[in-house]
Amino acid sequence: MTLSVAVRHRFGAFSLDVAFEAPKGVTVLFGRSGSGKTTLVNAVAGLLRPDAGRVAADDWLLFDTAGGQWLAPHRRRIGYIFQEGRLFPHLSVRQNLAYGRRFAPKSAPREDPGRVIDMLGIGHLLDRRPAMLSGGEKQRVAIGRALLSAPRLILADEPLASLDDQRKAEILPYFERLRDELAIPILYVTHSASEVARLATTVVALGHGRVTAVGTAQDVLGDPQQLLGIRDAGSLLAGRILAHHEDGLSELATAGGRLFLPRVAASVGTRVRVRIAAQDVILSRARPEGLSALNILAGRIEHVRPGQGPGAMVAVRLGDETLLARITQRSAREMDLQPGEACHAILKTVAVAPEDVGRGLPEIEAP
Ligand SMILES: Nc1ncnc2c1ncn2[C@@H]1O[C@H](COP(=O)(O)OP(=O)(O)OP(=O)(O)O)[C@@H](O)[C@H]1O
Repeated sequence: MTLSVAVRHRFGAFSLDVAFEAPKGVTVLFGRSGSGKTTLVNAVAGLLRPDAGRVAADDWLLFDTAGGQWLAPHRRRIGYIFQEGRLFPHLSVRQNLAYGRRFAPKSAPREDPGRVIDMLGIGHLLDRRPAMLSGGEKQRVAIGRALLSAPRLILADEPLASLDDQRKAEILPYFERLRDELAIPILYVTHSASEVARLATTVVALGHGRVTAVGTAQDVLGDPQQLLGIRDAGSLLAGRILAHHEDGLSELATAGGRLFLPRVAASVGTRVRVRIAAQDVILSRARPEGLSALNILAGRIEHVRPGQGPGAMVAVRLGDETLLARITQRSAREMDLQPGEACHAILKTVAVAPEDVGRGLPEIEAP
């Protein structure tokens, strides 16, 4: 099922005018503060009546201003996951989960509560009230409540923004599972590049109320124009876990060769995608020797793009993938980097954090 979204709305000097399609999987709405993400989400949810627009999927119409159709918010069959969980404080986890079913029609396909509880690992929390849960546990219950409401769409509005890094790392795998196992679209709002890298099937980048880019996570994270800061620029490499070694390293096969990373929490054979920040990559024309870095990937220069400051972004082709390296324009000149020429990309193992390694997208083949 693909959701078609078209919304126009004006608040004084700010105007929102966007249109895009959200297929099955996670469509990340990515943009800086004030770009219009919440306004858009509120229109889809029915909390805001936009000046004009239409949101629909197949035979399911949420609203169509031209046709005068407007479905009340509680009849939209949307599962919400908000920043702060928003569980009912006076209800137990079990009752919060059951609440989700209340507005679903009897005929709606029902997720098995036992399966959802198992998947989210919340079976031992069922009799607790929300006040007795950690932030990460609350978010897992909120995901469960959304799933059990038999939704046709999931709206996640910065669901990790109030969690610390450890809790974020705890929740991200659950969103990966939703992405890969649900047949419905998920609209996921964030301004975090690492959540884009981990979760996005598609990214809709927003700026000043307009769509500035639509593409894969790789496309958007590789385009400094779309990012909140140049430090977010990077690339995603598909890999497969070959071995876990006794010294705490995991070994992966990638298009550019073997990659050693700090222990990846997934079994041998698992397909993963690894985010590599462009600023962590060093380039060398010759294959370096006697270097502490374990990862030396062989490739060819695709292009060199000077930035606005002293930096340049170099794209290195590794098999059918592209790795970005951010170096200075001075180095690019001195190395005389030209498209088509062989070069080596060097990456410190410890530069890749656990949250940079996620489950591979089902449709992308790992080497
Ligand atoms: N009810 C309102 N009345 C007037 N202006 C509003 C209203 N709601 C939002 N705006 C304005 O619309 C613009 C977009 O706001 P919106 O909250 O959609 O952005 P956002 O991308 O979600 O930002 P953030 O990441 O900070 O939540 C902003 O300039 C904001 O000031």
